[in-house]
Amino acid sequence: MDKKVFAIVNPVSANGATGKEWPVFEKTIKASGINLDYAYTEYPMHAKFLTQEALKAGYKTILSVGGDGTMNEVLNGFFYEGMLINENASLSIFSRGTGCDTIRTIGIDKDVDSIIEVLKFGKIKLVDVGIAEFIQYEGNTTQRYFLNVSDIGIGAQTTYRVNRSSKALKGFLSFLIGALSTMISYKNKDFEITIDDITINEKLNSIIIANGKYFGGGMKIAPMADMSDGYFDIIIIGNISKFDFLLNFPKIYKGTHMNHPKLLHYKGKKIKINAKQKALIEVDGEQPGVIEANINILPNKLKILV
Ligand SMILES: Nc1ncnc2c1ncn2[C@@H]1O[C@H](COP(=O)(O)OP(=O)(O)OP(=O)(O)O)[C@@H](O)[C@H]1O
Repeated sequence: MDKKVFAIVNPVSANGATGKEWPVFEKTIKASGINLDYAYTEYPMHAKFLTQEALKAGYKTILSVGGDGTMNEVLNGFFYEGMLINENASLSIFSRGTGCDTIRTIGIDKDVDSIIEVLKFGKIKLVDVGIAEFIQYEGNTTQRYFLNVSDIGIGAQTTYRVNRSSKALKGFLSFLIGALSTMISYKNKDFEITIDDITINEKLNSIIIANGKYFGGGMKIAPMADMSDGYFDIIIIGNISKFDFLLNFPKIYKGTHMNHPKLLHYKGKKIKINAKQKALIEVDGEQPGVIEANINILPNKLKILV
């Protein structure tokens, strides 16, 4: 096999378990005959730089080893100045985080044998990529690519809380506790949203812009989402009361929430969001800033291994 794989390994993901387990995974992957090189990430956003370097050096398969945050940084490293560095390169995901929401839609397992199978015999699938423009905490406008979900409102507020606490309880419990604690203090906001040519001006809870189906450590927020259909599925949680939210919250895990009268669903390619109050944005499980945001889809942009 002449295909060389470059792994970007985030040793602090999954509360440090990835760093401890990687030497064994490395041996197992190499023993299967895969030609593997790797680098550890040393600081936030390092994975983006390492990916750019690996692609420029000619590697065509990049393996993200970490959580959804690492996957997002690796995805961002596929691009340089708005262009894919190599249109023939593909992303493979060895999900070692706490949330693992992206692979739930793609349908890849988390164990090393499944990853070896994907690296050796996996098929290439073209998927849509989202690009979100928003305001960083430092005050400057920036852009970030995403593969899974971007959301504005209670989900982003929960991520802000969860990413600043230990995720030792693993994804499901960390996000469940985070969401319930956030709900107590969260206030619905006056949003102005434009989805292609539709404009909505209303007090709302949240806007979820989904390419994948899951977020928040296993919540099936957009059961209809398809990563290759060229559209976002946009879920708007309306001006719901805390009691109503709490009552219906368990349904989100099963994906049976969509018939709630305060939920709206749109398909769209171009979304602009602003609010009278401060509102946080989440991108693939990271919480990098606030709105105003402009979010666009790049249809069938990226090759992933499935
Ligand atoms: N060496 C490092 N030291 C500190 N932080 C790092 C390092 N390398 C990467 N990071 C940061 O670690 C954060 C968490 O990574 P990641 O999201 O992959 O893991 P996780 O939080 O365990 O998983 P998930 O998002 O799926 O719950 C990212 O924001 C990333 O920028």
